Amino acid sequence: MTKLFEPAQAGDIALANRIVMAPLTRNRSPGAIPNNLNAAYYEQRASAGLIVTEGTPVSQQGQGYADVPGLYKQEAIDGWKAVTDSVHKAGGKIVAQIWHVGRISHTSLQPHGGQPVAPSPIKANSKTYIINDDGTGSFAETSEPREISLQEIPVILEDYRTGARAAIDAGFDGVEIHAANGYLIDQFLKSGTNQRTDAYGGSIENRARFLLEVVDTVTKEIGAGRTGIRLSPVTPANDIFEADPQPLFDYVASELGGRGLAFVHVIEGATGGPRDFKQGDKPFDYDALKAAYTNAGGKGLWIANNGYDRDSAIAATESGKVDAVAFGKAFISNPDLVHRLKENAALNEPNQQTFYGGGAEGYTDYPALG
Ligand SMILES: C=C(C(=O)O)c1ccccc1
Repeated sequence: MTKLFEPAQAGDIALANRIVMAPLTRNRSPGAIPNNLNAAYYEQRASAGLIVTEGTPVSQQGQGYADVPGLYKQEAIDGWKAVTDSVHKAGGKIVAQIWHVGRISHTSLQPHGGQPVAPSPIKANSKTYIINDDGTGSFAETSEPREISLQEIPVILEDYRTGARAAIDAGFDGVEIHAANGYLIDQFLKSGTNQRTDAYGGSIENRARFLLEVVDTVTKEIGAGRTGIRLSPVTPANDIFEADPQPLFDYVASELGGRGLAFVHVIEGATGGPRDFKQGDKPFDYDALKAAYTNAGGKGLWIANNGYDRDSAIAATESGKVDAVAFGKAFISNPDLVHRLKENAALNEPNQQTFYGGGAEGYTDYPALG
């Protein structure tokens, strides 16, 4: 059998195949509460070897977009329980992507209308999605952030711990720590957003400190075998920049290697953009990144993402370069993507007009093959 369609083990989580549904923000959970439409959407895609949910904030402070589902209200945990029950009844596996947006937020979404928080008070040249007073949704510039104090870091770590616990209580098979795409953890990692002069800024070790403290907090709470992480070494998403990503991420990978994680999920290139995108003066070496991880004892499933198609996914898994491949947009418009890839069948094209916000149209109405 082609390796892409073979089972795999990601820590404590057994996958029926190596086709992963990548996290996809869809803005269809008003009030940050998952609903029955969300349950139907994820159930339709349960044949994925593993579903990673859309980004799910661990606190209101970590909420950066309107109508994304959270994990910090009991009503949300109850809503997620319906999702995980539906996916499990359909034979699927699903982890929650636990998320704190840092500076990629808007005062209207923050507790008491306050400023978003970040490692350093540097405003992003980015936009977010808010609900206006008249109830309409629109994109707005992200607000000016304030710097997180040293005293606040343990509070945010506690939010990750309670979020990870809530995910398990909601029936998820585990969590993926969102450390990618210019959000809070990525903001600590990268030189363009972290100009701190304390133990969380400056050297590579200091800039990676917060990431590793989140990993250690989550794995202590729910177990390393149910914990994965998503990284994006060179993406420019959300105005994030790192002048020299290779040594930074090789260090992160080597530190993760000794922590027994279930999986490492890597966005190759620019998120949703060119795979050969680079920051700094050299192309990023993803094989070196994986070697840094495995040389340090890393045995978690290595999931690659961004711009893969059937042929490149088969080639990458057959060669052993990666263990599994995550698909994003293809899962939006093909609930039965695994079947279509197995049969080499035609794929539905997604309608970008209905990616964010709205209801069933462009969400649960894409047809599966007969
Ligand atoms: C969670 C997201 C990410 O990781 O980029 C996201 C957020 C809003 C729109 C698209 C994607």
